Amino acid sequence: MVDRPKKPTSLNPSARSSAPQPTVDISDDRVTATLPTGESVSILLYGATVISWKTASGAENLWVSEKAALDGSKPVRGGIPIVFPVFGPPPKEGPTSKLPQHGFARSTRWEFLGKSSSEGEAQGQGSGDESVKLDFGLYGAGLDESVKSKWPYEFGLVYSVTLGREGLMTVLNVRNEGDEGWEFQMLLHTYLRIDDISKTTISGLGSATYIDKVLDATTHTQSTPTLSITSEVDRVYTGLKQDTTSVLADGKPRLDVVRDNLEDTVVWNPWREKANAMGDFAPKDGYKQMVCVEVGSVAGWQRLEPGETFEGGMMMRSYV
Ligand SMILES: O=P(O)(O)OC[C@H]1O[C@H](O)[C@H](O)[C@@H](O)[C@@H]1O
Repeated sequence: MVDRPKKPTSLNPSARSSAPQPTVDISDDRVTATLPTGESVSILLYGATVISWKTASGAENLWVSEKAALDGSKPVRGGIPIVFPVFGPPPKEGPTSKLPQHGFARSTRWEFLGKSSSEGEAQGQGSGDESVKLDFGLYGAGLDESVKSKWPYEFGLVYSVTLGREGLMTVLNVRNEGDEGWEFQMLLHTYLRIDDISKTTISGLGSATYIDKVLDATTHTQSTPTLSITSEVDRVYTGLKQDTTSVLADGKPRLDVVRDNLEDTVVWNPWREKANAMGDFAPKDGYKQMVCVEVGSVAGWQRLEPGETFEGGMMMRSYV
């Protein structure tokens, strides 16, 4: 009797089967990944908006309004909406002038491109450094005609969200897929959850210059090493040298936001009146539990010639 060929097995089958794997749950409107150690991330396909990022302790790091629309009817008030290809109200003239505030990426459904895992997990080492990367794509062809007519360029966006034990990494890759050059701005509009704004300070912006959108839209220099928020704040810090902006609670680290290939950071808290004026902002005193630290390239414009790509993003660390 001839021996049957054995089924192929992995190089280290026992380790592979015993090592707990990250789980990825894909539903109609969102993708949720959970590490064996308990960290999790959830991303809505609408806007590829990260709407939850929890650490192993179960602590939520992102603020999402109780009245945020999660059904695709409007951009999510909270989490990490993606701003592209224009930041803020569009300029009166020029290629982005017909677009809505913050562009169309946050109000378009993206495609889930798939997941990949870190080396440690793939080799079944069970080393505890597992991470899972989720990729989302948005292409010119995927836009509604109404949006396309307002910004008719060929582009490809790939947004990668990597959940690891050490934090959450989010990176946007922008590619010009057409035959003419175009310009864009981008920003990750991150709503961070904090316990109490009166005990919160932000460091890493000392001596930096910023445009104060609340005051007079002119340029100022941050004179103190840390920023406390006691009223409405809407500042665009530009050309930052240091990579890390830290959110401190009672002087102790709560969250770090580390920029990657991006020079600008917006700090925003709407405070009482503006929060009140936003129909999808709840609870109304929720401004005490959030602060936006938004990494991006928004002070000027990034230009891409045909075939060129730009990549920028952030790594966030949580201390709870
Ligand atoms: O209400 P949205 O369109 O989501 O914009 C919310 C906020 O985004 C950024 O932080 C801008 O700097 C603010 O000026 C703006 O108010």
